[in-house]
Amino acid sequence: MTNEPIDLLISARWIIPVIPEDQVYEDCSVAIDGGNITALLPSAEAKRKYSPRQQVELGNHVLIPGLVNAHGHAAMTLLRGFADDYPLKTWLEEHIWPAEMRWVNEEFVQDGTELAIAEMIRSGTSCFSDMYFFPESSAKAAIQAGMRSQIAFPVFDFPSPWGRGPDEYIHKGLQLRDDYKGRELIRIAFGPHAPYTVSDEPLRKIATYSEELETSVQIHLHETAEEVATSIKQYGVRPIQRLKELEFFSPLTQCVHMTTLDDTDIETIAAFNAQVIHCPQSNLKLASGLCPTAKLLRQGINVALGTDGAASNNDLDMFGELNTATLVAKAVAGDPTVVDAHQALRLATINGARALGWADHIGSIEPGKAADLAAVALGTIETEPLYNPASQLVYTQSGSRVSHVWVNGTVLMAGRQLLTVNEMEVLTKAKLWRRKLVDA
Ligand SMILES: CSC[C@H]1O[C@@H](n2cnc3c(O)ncnc32)[C@H](O)[C@@H]1O
Ligand SMILES: [Zn+2]
Repeated sequence: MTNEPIDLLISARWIIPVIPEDQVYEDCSVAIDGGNITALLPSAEAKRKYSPRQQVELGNHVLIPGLVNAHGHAAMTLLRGFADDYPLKTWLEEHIWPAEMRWVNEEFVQDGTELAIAEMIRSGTSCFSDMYFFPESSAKAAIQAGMRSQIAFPVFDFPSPWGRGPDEYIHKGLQLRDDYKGRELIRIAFGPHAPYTVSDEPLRKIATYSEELETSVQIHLHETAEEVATSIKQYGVRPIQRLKELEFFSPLTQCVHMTTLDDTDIETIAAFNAQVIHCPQSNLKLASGLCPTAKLLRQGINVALGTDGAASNNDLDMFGELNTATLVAKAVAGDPTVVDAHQALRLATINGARALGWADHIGSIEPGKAADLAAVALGTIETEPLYNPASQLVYTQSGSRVSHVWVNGTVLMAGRQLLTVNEMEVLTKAKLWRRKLVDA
């Protein structure tokens, strides 16, 4: 009997497939061919059945789907620690926007996004969503590094280094969408910044384009109580109600933050099957507000996770984010049973994939899906004794123990060595940007 040839066989002490839910498989292997998962089976059987061109043995590791960072501003790594400890409005208007107006250009975005990608891979992320100026530079950096990405191009009422106003932002963004059409690892989405920076007409236009082109829309929404109060003053209604009246919501709408929600807000999001992307660390650091994760999940709403930018987090470690998400969810619900370890992993994997419209391809370890995977070392001082690998992943610090990451079956990091990003070059450029900003 001849063994079946495949590209890659990964064997691990534990595998958490995410779907089916709440499962931990022991001594199993994932067979990968042509970038896709073809089987998940006991290692002993896999070794009899396959003749892999490459084999990876992960003793004492847990293999999981690669994490999905569903919201961020990658190039803001270059502003990490630049303006800490302010509330959102002061942070944006007095610190971040003036710095962006002065410094952001193609090179800034390329260098900052490369730094972000290196950090995300090192902490187990295989897919990220970005919303930033010069999205063509973020797209280029993501493709070069072999990362899967959704690139949401920005839309504002006001000018920025990337555009003069809504029409130009949309025009340039749609051109970018054409440029990347049919590419497997990248999707272009609309990124209207927020209800308080984009007026009715462009929001309506974006909703129409989204429906016609079947293209996702990501927007910051209900980030603070102040945003809600200002909307009531200016428009007579809460931001979610305003967007509903503009026929903005659909399953393609990705609502980022979602604090300060009343029951009507939640009913609206549930009725339109819109996506929620929760960024707990950014919300805590800016004291923006709290997202009622458990309540939203109970209403059948898909909740995914994002780090937000490194200037308001200040890291891009999705393990840190899912840890914070479970703790905050318990505190907000006043109930320690909500958002358990497996649910927290779902928020950062399959729910992220659903939010980005990518659930047919990624978010779980299932035959037919792309081989987007991450391996985390266990058996360390911090993770023994081990009763439950899911618990160790979620409730201890796992980001720095990620050993391998694959996207579409291609290895991006092995034994913590980055293989598609030049670590030294990225560090040198980050230091040069700091010098420039400090010397100005
Ligand atoms: C559309 S380009 C992105 C734009 O958003 C700014 N930004 C970063 N973090 C936040 C946040 O938490 N709320 C609102 N806006 C944010 C970023 O600095 C860019 O200007
Ligand atoms: Zn954001």
